[in-house]
Amino acid sequence: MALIPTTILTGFLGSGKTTLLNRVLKEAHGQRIAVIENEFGEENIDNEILVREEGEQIVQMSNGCICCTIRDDLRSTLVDLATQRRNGQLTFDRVVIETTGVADPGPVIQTFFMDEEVAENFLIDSVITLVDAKHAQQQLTDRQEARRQVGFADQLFLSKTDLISAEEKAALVHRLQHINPRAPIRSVHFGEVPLAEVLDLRGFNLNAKLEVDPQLMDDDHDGHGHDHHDHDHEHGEHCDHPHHHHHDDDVKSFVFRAQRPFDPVKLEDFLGAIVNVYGPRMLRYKGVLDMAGTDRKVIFQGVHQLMGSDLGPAWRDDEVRESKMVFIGIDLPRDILEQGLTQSLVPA
Ligand SMILES: Nc1nc2c(ncn2[C@@H]2O[C@H](COP(=O)(O)OP(=O)(O)OP(=O)(O)O)[C@@H](O)[C@H]2O)c(=O)[nH]1
Repeated sequence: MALIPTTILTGFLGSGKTTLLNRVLKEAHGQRIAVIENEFGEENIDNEILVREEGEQIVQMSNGCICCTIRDDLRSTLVDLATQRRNGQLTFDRVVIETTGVADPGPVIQTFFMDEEVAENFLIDSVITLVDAKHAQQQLTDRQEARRQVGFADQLFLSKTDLISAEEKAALVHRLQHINPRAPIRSVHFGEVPLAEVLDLRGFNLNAKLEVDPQLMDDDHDGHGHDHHDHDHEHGEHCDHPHHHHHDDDVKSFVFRAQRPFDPVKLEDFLGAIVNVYGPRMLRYKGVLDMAGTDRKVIFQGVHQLMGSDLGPAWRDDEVRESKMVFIGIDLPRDILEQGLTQSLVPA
């Protein structure tokens, strides 16, 4: 059987991966796509945000941090998919993997080469990296994962260029080209991109990945004590070994739940104040909320100071109206957030 083409969709927290994927799923008529979703944190909100067309797509979840448990989780998810496809239990033509925003793509790529069963069934079509034009300069400076995501890309998509000036865009493109001279760069407004530029790119180039990380295919080595060759990449840092988990130290997530509806005015006041103070440390927050005054779910999300909400589907009669929010950030004041959110609920 022909190998199953697989697209790896990566990019830092809030860079527009789900937006792009939604667009692709809506547009990909006639193509059956199996989606593997991986989110950082305990709660999967993207599952609610992602469109699903009955019978056409399959969404596979694998919890936890893709970067730490990836080789095993991803391996078993892929092997499972291939087996079910072979048995005729599932039909799909391709796979898209959406990694968490803090994932290092290295171990994801490794899985396709180091594991025999995976290698016999799948091939990487391309690694697509979304870059949040508004926040990328800071992210690239602060976060090694962000630099590696750019370094490993076969194709770079810039989201949110509507929020920056032409000069800022030129400076960002220049920096991205310095980190990754190979990958074409294209602006993508809210995920709007022709399907042909997302799927079937056949753009994966292992040699290019090995230049970013010469140890990528070394199975046994633990990332410590080896020589680092500096290829004159930006700060030489994205040569770090993939098993280095920077985010483990400082990026944390927590979930807030409530079974009383939010008062929209109180919530907006509170969140407005909180992002003013803690915005720089709030890497990503999102949630599905029960809001007083509407029977529809409110999908709320933000990155640093930028926040927004949309009306989602109506709450079903048979489901519990529970709000859940995930906050991902550095040293977030959990007590203050929990207290403020609780005070933003309608009185009991
Ligand atoms: N202004 C603007 N906002 C965008 C654009 N693309 C995406 N967004 C918004 O950016 C936010 C994050 O987008 P997502 O697609 O959820 O990002 P993500 O990479 O899936 O986020 P995580 O999975 O949480 O890391 C959402 O509020 C989007 O509506 C764009 O081109 N311009």
